[in-house]
Amino acid sequence: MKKIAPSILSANFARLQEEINEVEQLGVDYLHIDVMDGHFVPNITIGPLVVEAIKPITKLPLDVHLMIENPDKYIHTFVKAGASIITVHQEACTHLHRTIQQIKKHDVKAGVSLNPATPISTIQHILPDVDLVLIMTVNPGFGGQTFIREMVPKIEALAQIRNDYHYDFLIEVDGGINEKTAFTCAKAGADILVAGSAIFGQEDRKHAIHTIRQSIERFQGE
Ligand SMILES: O=C(CO)[C@H](O)[C@H](O)COP(=O)(O)O
Ligand SMILES: [Co+2]
Repeated sequence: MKKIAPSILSANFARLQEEINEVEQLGVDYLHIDVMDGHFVPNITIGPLVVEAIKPITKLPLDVHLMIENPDKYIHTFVKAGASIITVHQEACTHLHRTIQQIKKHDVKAGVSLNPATPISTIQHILPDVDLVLIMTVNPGFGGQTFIREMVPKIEALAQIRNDYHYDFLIEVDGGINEKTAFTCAKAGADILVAGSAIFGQEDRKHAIHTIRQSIERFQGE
């Protein structure tokens, strides 16, 4: 089953509760939360206090995407704040295996993310340990960027490895996802489609979610 994860990065932060309630009622699957520290990426966004505030107002699993240096230092804080999935960047972790184990010690799913320039081979040896691999389809840091087409064979290659080795991690894609690129990524093997500007950036969220859902549903069940 392919899943949709709206990124609140493009939501109206002054009315975050209404924004979240709206997409939840429209039947999305996760809430994607982009945490940026101004060091690993140039932008500064959301911290654990916001995650903690969101937790009681939604039943959606909170998919926390940590674009921060030293993520180990903050795992416990984001677990306490209510994260359901914690994804760290390979590029931000000197001891990635240890970081993944640290996340898994808590009752949350562990994800690892790759920047567009980072090859899959860098996470080859931790693939049996992760619940999710997030392929960045833009350079992380900002919403509303253009999908990098060269990431499609990367998604295909990862899906092939998962198949060959019978791994069970989910493949998530993030950046520049709209109804067209969602279709391409779903076809390439992605399970979770993150969309910020294509959902929260649109006035008609019902239509936005419906068109993305329609474009990926032909791959449902595969
Ligand atoms: O991680 C991210 C950026 O680093 C965001 O999740 C992503 O960019 C979503 O925004 P959009 O769908 O507008 O590209
Ligand atoms: Co993200």
